[in-house]
Amino acid sequence: MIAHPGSEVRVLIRSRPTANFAQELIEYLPDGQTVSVHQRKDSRKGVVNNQLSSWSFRLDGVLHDVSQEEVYGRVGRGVVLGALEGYNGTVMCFGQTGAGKTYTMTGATESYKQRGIIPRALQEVFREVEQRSDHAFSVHLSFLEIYNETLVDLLASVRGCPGVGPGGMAVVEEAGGGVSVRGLSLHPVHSEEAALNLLFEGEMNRIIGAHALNKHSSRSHCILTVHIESRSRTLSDAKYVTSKLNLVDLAGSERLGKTGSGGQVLKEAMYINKSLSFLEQAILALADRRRDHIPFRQTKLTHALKDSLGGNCNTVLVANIYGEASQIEETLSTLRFASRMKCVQMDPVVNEHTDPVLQVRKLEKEIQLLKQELSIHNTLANRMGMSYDTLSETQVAEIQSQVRMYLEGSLDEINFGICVKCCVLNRQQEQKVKDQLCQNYTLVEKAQSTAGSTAAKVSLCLMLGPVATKMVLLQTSCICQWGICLYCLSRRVNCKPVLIFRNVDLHDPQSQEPQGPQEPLRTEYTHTYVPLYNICPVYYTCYSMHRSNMSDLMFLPSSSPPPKAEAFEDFKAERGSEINRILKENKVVLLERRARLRELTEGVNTAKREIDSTSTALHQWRDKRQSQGMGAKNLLDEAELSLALRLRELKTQYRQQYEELRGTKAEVSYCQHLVDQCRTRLLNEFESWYNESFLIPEEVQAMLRSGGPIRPGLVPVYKALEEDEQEHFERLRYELLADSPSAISFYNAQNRTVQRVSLAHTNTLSLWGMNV
Ligand SMILES: Nc1ncnc2c1ncn2[C@@H]1O[C@H](COP(=O)(O)OP(=O)(O)OP(=O)(O)O)[C@@H](O)[C@H]1O
Repeated sequence: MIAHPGSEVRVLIRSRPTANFAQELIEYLPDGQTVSVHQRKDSRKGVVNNQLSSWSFRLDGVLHDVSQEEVYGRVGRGVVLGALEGYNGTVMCFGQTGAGKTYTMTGATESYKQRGIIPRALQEVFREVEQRSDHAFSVHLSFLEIYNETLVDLLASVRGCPGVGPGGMAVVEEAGGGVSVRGLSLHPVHSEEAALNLLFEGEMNRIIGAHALNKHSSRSHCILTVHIESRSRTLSDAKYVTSKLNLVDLAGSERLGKTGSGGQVLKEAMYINKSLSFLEQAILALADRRRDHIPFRQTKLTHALKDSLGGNCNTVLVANIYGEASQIEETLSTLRFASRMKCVQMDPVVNEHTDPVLQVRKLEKEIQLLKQELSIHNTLANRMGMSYDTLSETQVAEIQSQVRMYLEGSLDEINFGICVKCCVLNRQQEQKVKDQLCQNYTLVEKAQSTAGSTAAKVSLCLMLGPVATKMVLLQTSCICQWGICLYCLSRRVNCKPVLIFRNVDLHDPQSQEPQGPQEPLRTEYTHTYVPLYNICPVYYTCYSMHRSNMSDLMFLPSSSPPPKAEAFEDFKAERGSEINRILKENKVVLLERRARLRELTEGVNTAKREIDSTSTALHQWRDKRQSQGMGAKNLLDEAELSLALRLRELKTQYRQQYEELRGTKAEVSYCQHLVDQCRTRLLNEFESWYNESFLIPEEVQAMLRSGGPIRPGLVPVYKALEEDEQEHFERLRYELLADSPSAISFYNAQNRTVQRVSLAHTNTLSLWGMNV
């Protein structure tokens, strides 16, 4: 929902669930929008009659006992959709410490169901990006932390991050009233999973402290910003829109006495309270329409939020409260802030820009067209002696000769002036290419193909490069059953490939030209197969060409998609090499730890047996002494002493070994966990790579089914991987997850975070000289 210009900031209350909810003091009215608060007059302030004071706050909604999903639906969705349309948006949580701000914004990172507004927003952004194929989106993320008045880049630890320049980080004003943070890294993201990775990475870097009201209290303000740029693919327009979606988790205000803070935590609390009180002042000024100066620059927080609080922004505030009687003063103060925020006006407008390069290109095209039109007018006005009548035989012959020379390569450009009978020419060119192709290859029009035969279903909609070189390209490139490998193509012919499809737009994978309505081609030149089946009825594969290094064009037998087992080997060697390497390393560590565990178990068992036998021997000796009345009752003889000492020594050994055994067991299960995660990851990436590269549409599958016994997709991956029990379990878990595909990115990103932590952990152990 996008706010109308002049409407106020939306404010909703969310209360943290508690068994001690102060029903007599806090009342949610049935309209779902009003909260009444009653407070006993404080006897310490001289009033002793125990009277109640009451306040009523009417806001935009009360979120009491509601799921994370509903919170996202009522708070975040509208702002996110607005951002995709080009409106700036801000979702911000405010409230006392421990009231549930982080839970609302980020949620529980270990549970998909309890994920908060930020992961849901990222999911929605990429879901929409995928669906709105008529627009090309570019999405970047930045993650800023403000800790004790210092700006911190939470994503500075990400690989390849440029790092902060010499001037350090600073909030800077931009032309047009916006602000940005100099030195804050901006990360391009192409998928939900990549975005979640960054979120989890940043969350791990946040500064968290513990105090009496919250064991995991965020000691800083955090702003995750999603920068979105969108350009229409259908309109060759120089216009594009941008937006910033700010997701803000403020540190909690706290009464120092209550949190029992001291030392560093006290210092942090003072900074937090100070910046929040400046935020209140800024909000007060914004809410007062007569004020023309807003004190944004008083703290880093207000300065960084300058363009996110009302104004050209779709802003929603969640006021988090903790409804226990002991927190009533903080609840009141949060509600007062919320109702002030509600008076702040918004004026959101779409951030539209014009791309100067495209604009120039567009104008050049227009000039070209105008020139051509002029030429027609000149001709019509008999100013140039040109004719646009039906072409004479000589003219047609001239054109045909140019086309022939062009195809042979002896002419670089065909110059027919303006679009003379271009349809005829196209058909002639097409026929020409077709004829030449037919000399070398069997070309079967799609309609004429018989079931079971997938060879060469070419309807000549595929051409490569400029027409003059296309024959060469066709003969040397990897055009195969499943697609074209752009990598091989560009390597072999040493030129930029251009694909031309009949009935679809011209598509140059390296340019920003608008693309056709079909699936966009990939420009990643590392054995990337471009699926063509969505675009035209050409089905080839170059898979076996890679394997046999054949250089000539060859059509493969009909049922030759790569078996999964083979493809998996290739995948492990190339695209999946990194994760495979980590998997192998983790397996080595796991094996070592398991071996050590076996040794220790044997040691512990032996020690136990020895303890038992020594203890029995000792008892027997004592019994014997007693029965024979040997020696003084409280004195040990030499044999008994030696047995007792041995027993003590064995018990000490046993305890030590048992401790080590326990530690090693924990390590084994941790390593096992890592191995499982890597394996899942490897399988998952392989599956999507395989599907992307080789998956074939229904109609072709039907044709293949009538062929031989091996079919793509029918070789279970676990066979290819010689699945053991653990793997089988993991696969089943994964299949279950597949029922809720939207959770996969979340868990993948989470796994990756765990993996990073574990790698750091392993490195630390190695530093300590441990053989892990
Ligand atoms: N709606 C809720 N449902 C379940 N648990 C919640 C909810 N709100 C908060 N909690 C729990 O309350 C605790 C405190 O919440 P959280 O850390 O989000 O508070 P906070 O306002 O961010 O605190 P601080 O400002 O100190 O960081 C957490 O353990 C969180 O899981």
